[in-house]
Amino acid sequence: MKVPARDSKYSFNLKIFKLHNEKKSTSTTHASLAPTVNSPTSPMITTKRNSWRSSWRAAIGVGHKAKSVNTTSHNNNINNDNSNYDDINNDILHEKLSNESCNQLNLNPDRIPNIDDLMSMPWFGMDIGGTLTKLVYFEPKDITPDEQDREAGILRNIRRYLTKNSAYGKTGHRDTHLQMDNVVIRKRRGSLHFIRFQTTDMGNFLSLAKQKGMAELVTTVCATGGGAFKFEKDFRDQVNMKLAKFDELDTLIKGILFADMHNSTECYYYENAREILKSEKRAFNFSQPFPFILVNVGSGVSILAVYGPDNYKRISGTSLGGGTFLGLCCLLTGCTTFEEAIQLATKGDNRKVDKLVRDIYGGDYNRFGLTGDLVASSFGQMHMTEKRQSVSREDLANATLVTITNNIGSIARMCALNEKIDKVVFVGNFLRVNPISMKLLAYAMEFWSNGTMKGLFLEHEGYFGALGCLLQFNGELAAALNEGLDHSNTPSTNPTHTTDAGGDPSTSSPSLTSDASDKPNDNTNSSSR
Ligand SMILES: Nc1ncnc2c1ncn2[C@@H]1O[C@H](COP(=O)(O)OP(=O)(O)O)[C@@H](O)[C@H]1O
Ligand SMILES: CC(C)(COP(=O)(O)O)[C@@H](O)C(=O)NCCC(=O)O
Repeated sequence: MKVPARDSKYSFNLKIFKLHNEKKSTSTTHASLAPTVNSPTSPMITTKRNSWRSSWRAAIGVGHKAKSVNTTSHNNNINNDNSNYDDINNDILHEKLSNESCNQLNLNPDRIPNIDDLMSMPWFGMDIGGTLTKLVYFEPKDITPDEQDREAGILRNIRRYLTKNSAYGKTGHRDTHLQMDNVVIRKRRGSLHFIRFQTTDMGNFLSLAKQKGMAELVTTVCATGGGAFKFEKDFRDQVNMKLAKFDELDTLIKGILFADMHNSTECYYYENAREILKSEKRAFNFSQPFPFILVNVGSGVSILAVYGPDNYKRISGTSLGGGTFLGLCCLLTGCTTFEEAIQLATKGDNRKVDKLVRDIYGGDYNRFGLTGDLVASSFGQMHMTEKRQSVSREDLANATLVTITNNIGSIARMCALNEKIDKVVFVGNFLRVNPISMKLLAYAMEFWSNGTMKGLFLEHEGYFGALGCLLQFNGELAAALNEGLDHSNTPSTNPTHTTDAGGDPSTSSPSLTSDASDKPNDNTNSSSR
């Protein structure tokens, strides 16, 4: 994988970090997590702890993770481990495809799909989000001459169109630096391409798909995200495609686990997070991931507690997310793109916009460990005419970014505290080209927990839902085969199965954040597996 030195491209304005100094908080209001794995609140680490990886990997028919820095084909070392998968023949697959999965595929259960229907190329996973649509495309690299002869012209054209270009239409981009080579999925070796476009461009995407003859090739596309529901009719009417819909949080987790298995540097943290000037990106060994808090910062924010590959709950969320940052920034600065908003923010200073503790106290508020540099009130100076007149667009963008980021960090930390989990993984495209937020989040996790919590980040930021979706047919198979999966890490007080309490209006809070964490819902999630 070609990972860019994003910090150098978007040079990081350190001024904003003056709002917190290096001093350790003595605040009694910020309780810390029990730090050690031996703590009674921490799940036991057993020798079996990692057995989910081999079971899951084998069941979805993927190769071992290449423990190399780069996943490009020349130096990748993916082991084509098809041991279990080799034993799985079409008959078993048919047997495992229950009526339930047919419902998900929107297929008539009487007509069990043929294995060729499910696995025929091209393989796509699509996540149609509130702002961006993410498309992950598997390009087979092991095409035999015979297969090449038989490869339909349309399929070849699509492959070439997607892999030879890096820009499509008005808003389409292929993130070439994220490309994963030499990946084995369903016994096929190839590359994963990561493409995104604005969801508002869906009409153009459908026209293009029609123009490229997609409708003649792909009858069913695996899709997730709200748009899989919203645009289902458009896909059917305009390009004669069915959407096999999958839940976005299920696929998100599947995508994360898959990406981490295939890329040893997928997960990273910031070393010296508390000393922002020195904080540096470092690879984090995420091979024992569970449990972890997952914060998906897309248009809005979903927060999950993840206990196993098939065991999570949605514990909270907030509507103040990436969409809020972009929307407010456009309103306040007149910028028109996310990239522009981030560039403005990089040059601005939130302290000219926010009211700090020292603006109120004249210094620190020592009794509760609130240093003078801390933001007391976001945008708190903007009611004063002269202050409003002296701030720049850059300052406003920076203050907007800091406000949204700190709020997310604060909610995430409370969730981690509540669940007694010390790893907090942040994903979603809000973090794209956005080291300011990542460093702020890393700082916030570490500082406010007195070092007991860690903020973690993943290279493929916003693509995990689409990636998990691409794998999902196999995912169903994996779930069916993994009934005896080791869940020994799961604390007994937590639900054994997936739930999305936040999606249930009856459990949603009418306030800004909906927090259902105190009402664990132990509904068995059988709908998608
Ligand atoms: N090119 C972009 N265009 C618009 N928003 C972007 C872009 N890059 C990053 N973002 C940020 O990512 C957010 C969307 O994140 P994403 O994870 O794709 O969520 P969703 O699934 O809701 O679209 C936007 O609200 C914005 O903050
Ligand atoms: C509704 C969503 C799951 C949609 O996902 P998104 O497209 O934002 O990634 C998400 O925006 C969300 O969880 N919003 C916060 C809702 C709340 O808990 O207040």
